[in-house]
Amino acid sequence: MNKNIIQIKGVKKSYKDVEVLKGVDFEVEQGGIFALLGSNGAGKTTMIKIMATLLKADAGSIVINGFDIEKNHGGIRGSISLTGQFAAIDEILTGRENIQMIAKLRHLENPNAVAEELINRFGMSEAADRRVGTYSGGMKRRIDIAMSLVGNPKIIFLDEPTTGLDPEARLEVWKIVKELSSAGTTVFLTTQHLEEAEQLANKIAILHGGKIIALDTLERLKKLFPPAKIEYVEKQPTLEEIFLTIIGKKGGEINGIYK
Ligand SMILES: Nc1ncnc2c1ncn2[C@@H]1O[C@H](COP(=O)(O)OP(=O)(O)OP(=O)(O)O)[C@@H](O)[C@H]1O
Repeated sequence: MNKNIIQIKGVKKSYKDVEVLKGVDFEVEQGGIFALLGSNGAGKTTMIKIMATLLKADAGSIVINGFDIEKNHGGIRGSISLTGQFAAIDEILTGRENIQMIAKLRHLENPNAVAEELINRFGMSEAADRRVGTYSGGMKRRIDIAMSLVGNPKIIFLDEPTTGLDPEARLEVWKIVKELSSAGTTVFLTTQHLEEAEQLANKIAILHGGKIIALDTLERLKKLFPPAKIEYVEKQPTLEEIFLTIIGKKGGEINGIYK
């Protein structure tokens, strides 16, 4: 079994008198894709911000990549990167310049080479020298994820990575996430989309009422529910069926008018 790269115990957080996290416990294995599921306002972003050292928990213990958050903020910051719901990209710069900027901020030796490597890895050579303002939503998310890989963090936090993307761009992000995990990066993502967790995650945690109420593989979570039962429902005709009936290719009848 892989070691647990994230260990969270008894984490609590309130905003004024609203208690959002009421004792959150979970562990994340190194190298996998872990999905934190929860409805709007469940506290997913709060949990990510706490782990990323952007917000302080009121109680609990947090150990990431062997560093205790109370004793070594810097160690945790050097091990992670965070990509938020709203891409932190400078739209006036090109994709390449955005990556170079992050490499400079992280004091890497050769920002140009770092950018070149990531642009190739993400298949963005054609768009790299265009302003990000001209990119589609999917391309922006792609460059955003590329930026978060500058400096090779061990863990990447993706907060609702496909929110606001069209289905094609969503598939593209899913592919990138799978590739990251195959290359050994631990991916921690939050999502409201069950399908997203189903597609990507090897461990799924459900945050509800301020606590983790379930944490398991998809297969085992499915077993918690009764076996699927067959239900008979009145079916409305699809547009295709209506169309085929009207043009006489199907012997159906709609409201007794068309045969
Ligand atoms: N700075 C803040 N001050 C007061 N309340 C806050 C603050 N940040 C978040 N909250 C509240 O805490 C709760 C949890 O918010 P959070 O953003 O962590 O949820 P979430 O699960 O990420 O939701 P979403 O899926 O909508 O992003 C919400 O009710 C939110 O309104």
